[in-house]
Amino acid sequence: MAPNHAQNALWPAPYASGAVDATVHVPGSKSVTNRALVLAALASEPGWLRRPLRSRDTLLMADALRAMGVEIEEGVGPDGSGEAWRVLPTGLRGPATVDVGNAGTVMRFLPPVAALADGPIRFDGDPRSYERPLNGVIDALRVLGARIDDDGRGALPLTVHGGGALDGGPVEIDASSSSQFVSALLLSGPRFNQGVEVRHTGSTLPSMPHIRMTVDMLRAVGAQVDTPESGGEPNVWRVTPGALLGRDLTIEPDLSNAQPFLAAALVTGGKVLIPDWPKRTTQPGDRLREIFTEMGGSCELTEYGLEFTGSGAVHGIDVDLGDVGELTPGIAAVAALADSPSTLRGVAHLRLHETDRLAALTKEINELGGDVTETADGLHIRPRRLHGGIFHTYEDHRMATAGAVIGLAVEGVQIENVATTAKTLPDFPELWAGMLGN
Ligand SMILES: O=C(O)C1=C[C@@H](OP(=O)(O)O)[C@@H](O)[C@H](O)C1
Ligand SMILES: C=C(OP(=O)(O)O)C(=O)O
Repeated sequence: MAPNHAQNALWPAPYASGAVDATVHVPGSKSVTNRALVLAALASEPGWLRRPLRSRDTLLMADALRAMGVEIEEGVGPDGSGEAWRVLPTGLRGPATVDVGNAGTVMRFLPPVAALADGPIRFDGDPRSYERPLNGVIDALRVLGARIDDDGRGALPLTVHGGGALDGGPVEIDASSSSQFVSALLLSGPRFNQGVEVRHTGSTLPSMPHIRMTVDMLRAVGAQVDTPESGGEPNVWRVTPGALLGRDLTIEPDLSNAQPFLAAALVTGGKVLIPDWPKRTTQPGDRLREIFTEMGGSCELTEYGLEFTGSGAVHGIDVDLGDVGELTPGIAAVAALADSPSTLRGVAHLRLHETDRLAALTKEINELGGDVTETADGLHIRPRRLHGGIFHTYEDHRMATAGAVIGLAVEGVQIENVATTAKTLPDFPELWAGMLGN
């Protein structure tokens, strides 16, 4: 695909001349919004999502569900306050075409939903979506009774020939390349005739907090889920068949998208307040309180939200990020500005994210004068004095925000295609300028 103008555009990353001191209202969580949309679409009664994230990934999810017959009305909430989506589930039907863009949640969570629809549902997406792993979902759905036409690679593009219902039952998958395989099968599991029992057989399983998010949200709409943590077998999740309730759910701020703003406080020795930081959450971004504290900051969770303060010093870290892989680009950016080396481990699967994130971070930080090497499952980062230059982003929202963090401390960094942040955070440049008081 020939790059368009926006993809070539360069955004001069603002340099911070002093410590930041700001309150940043971070929009809703991508992962919670897209799970809430799927569960509301599968429910037996209408539901509400308040403060949903409106970004490329969540609008693609909403449009895909609409294409399958679900009504999603955008407007104000049930009590007249705040932005909300009302979801009216209907009989799912094809023929329909779903554009997954490059959204892992859309390409993995929706084929099981399509298997429940009456009629064929065609899935297509960005060129990168053809390369991202999907075989775990496709193979499992076939075992559970679905008919799927693909080109034999176990990847997009494909057509799910929905039969209006799916047998379900036990299935083994290797989800070492993406936790979203497990989440996808569990989310639709209550609607399969026999429910579903997912047994993960691979050696590692990334992003466990995201699987917990799936389980918690299923239970919140009335599903019965047995997990390894609730006394079940290791690596086995079981969902009982049953109707799902329509809920009135307020979406938490996206804590992974809070990362660049917290990082700004850390690298400038400043202070950032993120209102509405949840007291209890399954979002992986909550680990930032611990990780960025170890890297030199301090934080306090109050009734107003999370107040994060940088000390002026930034330290390296040796950390396994397997559970919280989506935080890696932002941590790598901070590590490149630290006073000691870092080792980031447990994230080999990032090579198949929006882009090969390990290669992209290595190349882009090194082109600004850094010293990063890839390991089998992560990165070694030895901080060096960096200089300005172009930071390429490979249509990866988290590469763009990582480059912006480096730009706060290094003059003359230009971010290619900052508009790619629209995948999960469309207003990033405005929020960043607002944080800096511009
Ligand atoms: O289920 C989810 O909402 C997600 C799970 C994770 O995927 P992987 O397990 O594929 O890394 C994460 O990286 C992604 O950003 C969102
Ligand atoms: C890996 C990510 O996204 P996706 O949901 O497309 O997998 C991410 O947001 O960092």
